[in-house]
Amino acid sequence: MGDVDASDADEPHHPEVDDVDPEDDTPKEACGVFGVYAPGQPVAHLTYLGLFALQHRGQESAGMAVSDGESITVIKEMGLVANAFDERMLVALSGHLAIGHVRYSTTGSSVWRNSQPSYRDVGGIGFALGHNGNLVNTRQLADEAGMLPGAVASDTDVIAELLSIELGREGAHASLESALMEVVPRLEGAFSLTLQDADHLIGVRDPNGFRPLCLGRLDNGWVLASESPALDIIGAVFIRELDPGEMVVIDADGPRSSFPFAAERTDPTLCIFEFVYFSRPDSRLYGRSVHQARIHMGEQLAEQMPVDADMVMGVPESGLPAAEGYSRRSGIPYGQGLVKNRYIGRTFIAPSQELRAQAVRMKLNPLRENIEGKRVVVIDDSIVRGTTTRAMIKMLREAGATEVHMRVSSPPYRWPCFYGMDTGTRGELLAANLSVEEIRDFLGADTLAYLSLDRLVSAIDQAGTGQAGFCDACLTGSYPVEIPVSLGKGVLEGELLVPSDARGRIDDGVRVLPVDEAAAIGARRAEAEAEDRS
Ligand SMILES: O=P(O)(O)OC[C@H]1O[C@H](OP(=O)(O)OP(=O)(O)O)[C@H](O)[C@@H]1O
Ligand SMILES: NC(=O)CC[C@H](N)C(=O)O
Ligand code: SF4
Ligand SMILES: [Mg+2]
Repeated sequence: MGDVDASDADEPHHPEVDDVDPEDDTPKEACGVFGVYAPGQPVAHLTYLGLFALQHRGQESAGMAVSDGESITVIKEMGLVANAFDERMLVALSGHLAIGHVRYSTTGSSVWRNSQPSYRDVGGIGFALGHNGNLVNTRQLADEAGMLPGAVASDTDVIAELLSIELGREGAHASLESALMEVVPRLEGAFSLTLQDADHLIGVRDPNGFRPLCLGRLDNGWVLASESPALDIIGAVFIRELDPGEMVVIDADGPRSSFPFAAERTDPTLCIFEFVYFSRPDSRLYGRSVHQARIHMGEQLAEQMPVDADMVMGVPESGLPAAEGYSRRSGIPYGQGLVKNRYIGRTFIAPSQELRAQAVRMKLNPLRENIEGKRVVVIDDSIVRGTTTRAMIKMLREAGATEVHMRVSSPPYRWPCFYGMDTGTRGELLAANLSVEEIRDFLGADTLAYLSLDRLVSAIDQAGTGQAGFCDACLTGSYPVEIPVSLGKGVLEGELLVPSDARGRIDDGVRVLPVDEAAAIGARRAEAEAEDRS
C-alpha cells in the first residue's frame, strides 16, 4: 500500500506504472477533488466515501491527506480508491480535516510520483494540494520560478512549488491563504483546487470555472467536492457551487470567501462536456440536473434528426438518458440493445494488442432477442476516435439489426482539450479531419447525425435557469483561454512537445490535412480493414 507520512511524501519510492493503454480511445476524465472540515467526525472515512462517489472522474491513482492539527499524513496509491485504502489504514488516520483526489493525468505521466495530493512543508507551514483541471502556462511558470528540469513533472506540482517558494520568502506570508493570494492569479487554464494546512480547508475555482466545485454542509462541518453526489454519499447538504474566481477558506469560524483574480478575468465557461459525458447524471451543475439535461439532448436530437425505425437504444452508460429523451420525443419504443459489463470502468485497458479487437465486446454485448430483425436508432453522447462505436455497430449488425441509425447527442469532437481532458492530438480525433459522411462510412452506420451546438445549449438551458456560459472549444476550436503554440502532457518531462494545432477555427469549406494527421487517419483505416478481414 502507498501510505507515507508527510516527511517522505515526495519520495518516488513506489513502483511506477506506465501510462494507461495508448490504445484506449475513449474520452479521458477530469480528476475529482474532495475536502472535509469536520471536528469530531471520521474525516478519513468521509473522504474515502467522497472519493468513491467521484471515482468516474479518474481511475489512475487515489490519495488523501489528513490533518490532526499538529501534522498532516498523506496516503496515495496507483489505481482505484478501493485499492488505495483499507479499513485499518482509515481507522489510524484520525484528524479533523482532510482532502482527497482521484487522478486522470493530463500534465505529467501516470506514475506514483505525480499522484495527488501533492505535499510540501516550508517555513513551518505544511500543506497538501489536490487539483482538477490543467494549466496552460505550466512551462512558463516553471521557467519563471527557475525550476530545474526534472524537478517537477505535473502542473499540480508546479503550483505546489510556487506556493513553497512564496512560503519560503522571509517574512512574506504568515499563512497558506496569503501565499495563495499571491500564486493563484499567476495560474492560467483550468484549476479547481482543494488545499489544506494543519487547520484550514481551502477551495479555489479558476476565473473561467472550467471544472466544477461545490460546497456542502455537515451537522458540524463543511465539505468541498467536484460533484454534488460526493456530498449526498456522506449525508452533507448541498449549499452552492463556488463561483468562477472564488476562493473559500474554511476553519473553526466557518467558511469565508474572497476573489483573488482580477475582475476582468472572470468569464464563466464551464466545460460543456461535464453535461454531455463527464459528470454523474445525479450531479447538479449551474443549478441544473445533468440527467434532465441529457434527456433534453435526446429530445432535441429527435427533433433535429428524426428517422423511421423500430427501436431506440442507448450505448451504456452515458448514452442512456439521451436515448430515453429521443424515444419520448419520437414516439419510437425504447429498448435495451446492449449490456455493459459493470466491472469495466471508463478506462478499460485492453490487456494486449491481440485482445484489443475483442475489447469492445468485453465491454459491451448485444441483446440479440431485442435487436434481431429491427431497424435501430442508437444514441451515444460522443464519438472521439470512433473505435468503440465502429465495433459496436458491427456487433449490432451481427446480432441481426437490419438498419443502424447512429445519433450523437453532441456536435463532432474536433479539437483537443487543454483544460483537463486528455483526448490526444487533432490527428487522433475522428471528426477533426473527416466529414460527417466520411465518418458514417468509417463507422458502418446507415445514417449518422450529431446534435447541433445551439440545440445542445438549449437542452442544458431547458434543465434549469441561472448561471450559464460554456467552454465548447473541442467542438468549435474557440479556446476561452489562449493555448501556447506547443503544449503536451510531457511538457515538463522532456518529451518531444506535441504541437497543439489549436488556434483558429474550423473552416468547413476547406479540409487541410497535415501529413502526420493524414497518416494517422490512413493507419486507422488500414487497421480497421485488417480487423474486418480477421
Ligand atoms: O470514440 P469512441 O471509441 O467511439 O468512444 C466514445 C465512447 O466512450 C465513452 O464511453 P465510455 O465507455 O468511456 O463510458 P460510459 O460507460 O460512461 O459511457 C463515450 O460515452 C462513448 O460511448
Ligand atoms: N484531469 C485532471 O484534472 C488532471 C489534473 C492535473 N493536471 C494532473 O495531471 O494531475
Ligand atoms: S475543450 Fe471541450 S472537454 Fe475541454 S473544457 Fe472545453 S468543452 Fe470541456
Ligand atoms: Mg459511452
